[in-house]
Amino acid sequence: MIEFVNVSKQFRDGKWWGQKKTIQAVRQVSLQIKAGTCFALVGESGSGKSTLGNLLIGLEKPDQGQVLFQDINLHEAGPEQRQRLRRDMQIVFQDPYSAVNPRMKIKDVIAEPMRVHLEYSAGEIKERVKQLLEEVGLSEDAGEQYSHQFSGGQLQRVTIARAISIRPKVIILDEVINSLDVLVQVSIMKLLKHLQRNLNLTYLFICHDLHAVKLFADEVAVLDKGEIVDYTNDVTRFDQLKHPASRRLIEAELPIVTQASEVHKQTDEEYVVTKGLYVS
Ligand SMILES: Nc1ncnc2c1ncn2[C@@H]1O[C@H](COP(=O)(O)OP(=O)(O)OP(=O)(O)O)[C@@H](O)[C@H]1O
Repeated sequence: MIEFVNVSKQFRDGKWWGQKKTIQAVRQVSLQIKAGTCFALVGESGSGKSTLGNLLIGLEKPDQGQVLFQDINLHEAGPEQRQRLRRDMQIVFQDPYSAVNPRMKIKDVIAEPMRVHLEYSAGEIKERVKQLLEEVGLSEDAGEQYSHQFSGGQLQRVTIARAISIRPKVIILDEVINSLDVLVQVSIMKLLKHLQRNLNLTYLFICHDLHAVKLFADEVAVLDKGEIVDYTNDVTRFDQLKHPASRRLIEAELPIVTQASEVHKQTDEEYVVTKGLYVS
């Protein structure tokens, strides 16, 4: 579904002895993401995770290499293909409050992509918004409210409803659970898992929380200073990740990850998130 082929991206930023400083945000990254799977990108802050997400959604252009979506080079696509790609790929960000216009009612927030991309009548949009609210676990009344009337978790459900409204194939989840408290993290992960199965979605899951990755992803790549330094397609075997950057992430999480793996083996439907907390 998605392929990064030797992708590099630099930024020129700030002043360094009178000259602009060059930051190598992504360095010769190659990876493949299969349809219907969840690929996790983990790494310390500044390792290049969000830049890779932005390259995929088209917010950034690579200096070198290619980003392919269903064999189409995203950065050489014509206007029609680009329009189609904008529909097929959606992104959900960490902070739902800054991702939603506070002056818009929630029903209009959710309807926005449909108005841009689909030729639905007003009646069809109204019906679809109702369905979407239900699909993400919100009541119909929620559509009449504004973002400040929602908790972070509820508003993240709204941004997820907006993302799935035009039936994309891929969703980039950029630290979507990081700003939420533990129980809410669990419920959002369960919702995302449910939607992935029902809608056959492909996820690029950007995260630095390894126990979430363990329970949520099919494959994981570790980024360090813009480079992929480790990879596994068995997220139950983090011991296979040997690079010092991976070890630092694992050592920070170890007691919880061990516990999570024990419960994960019991059934697919059980989720452990943190501090021994266990929700099914
Ligand atoms: N638009 C930009 N202009 C200048 N530098 C940038 C820009 N975007 C990212 N960078 C730099 O590129 C590097 C990688 O940033 P990126 O946001 O991709 O990392 P990250 O792994 O997602 O970090 P975090 O987990 O903190 O979000 C960092 O050094 C960052 O400061």
